[in-house]
Amino acid sequence: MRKPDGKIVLLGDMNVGKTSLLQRYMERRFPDTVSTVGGAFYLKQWRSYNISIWDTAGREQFHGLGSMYCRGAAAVILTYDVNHAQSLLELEDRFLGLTDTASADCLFAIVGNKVDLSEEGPGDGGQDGGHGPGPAGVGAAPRLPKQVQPEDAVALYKKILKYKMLDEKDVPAAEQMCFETSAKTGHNVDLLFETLFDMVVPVILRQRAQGPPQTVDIAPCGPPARTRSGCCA
Ligand SMILES: Nc1nc2c(ncn2[C@@H]2O[C@H](COP(=O)(O)OP(=O)(O)OP(=O)(O)O)[C@@H](O)[C@H]2O)c(=O)[nH]1
Ligand SMILES: [Mg+2]
Repeated sequence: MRKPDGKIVLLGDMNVGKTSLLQRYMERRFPDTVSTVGGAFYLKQWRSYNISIWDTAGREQFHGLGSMYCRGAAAVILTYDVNHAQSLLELEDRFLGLTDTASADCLFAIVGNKVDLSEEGPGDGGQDGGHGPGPAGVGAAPRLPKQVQPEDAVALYKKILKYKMLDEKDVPAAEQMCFETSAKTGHNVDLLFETLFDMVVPVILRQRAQGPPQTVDIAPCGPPARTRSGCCA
């Protein structure tokens, strides 16, 4: 297997829909999920580049792993649930610090998922020819008042720039990097991932020019001292 050229990591609280977004994009479906344990990745070929996309666990007990997954990341997708205000606050309080290990020019996308559930959001089978199970209202879950507005995500994006000491003029505009999605209907899911793929290509090229990649090499490095397996113990 060819080594990935770049890495994108999904972070966010449990239940916001990280696994569902990734499965919607990679497998074109919305299957039942179980809460993620540890992390897992998909490989996506984009043009001539191999990009790994890492799904992480939102559960508190796996929190310590987050910064390891972010090491050398070219982009991080900070995911929240538009119907659950706390999930946006958690991004700043609990997840942003995990990105300290990411690439110096790491891109940040902020993604409000589950818009299909909110009163103002697109329904099943929404605007983009989504892949939902049927028309809105037929067997659909009751709509909820939306708790997080796009401006709140833009405000978080600006806080991230401050935290990273980045100048707004050197990075993509907030409006370009904040998305509202539905893993259920497919709303904006392709747009999210493909916008990011296009943006990480220059990051990958810069990383290459700067020398050896900082990504974690999971192959055993050096002779194991008295251990019999390739495990990282
Ligand atoms: N209606 C609706 N439900 C969604 C959407 N995305 C995910 N869900 C549901 O939300 C629940 C959690 O989704 P997951 O994708 O497992 O969430 P997660 O962020 O990966 O959670 P952890 O792995 O625990 O961190 C599941 O029941 C999904 O079916 C969405 O866009 N709309
Ligand atoms: Mg998951």
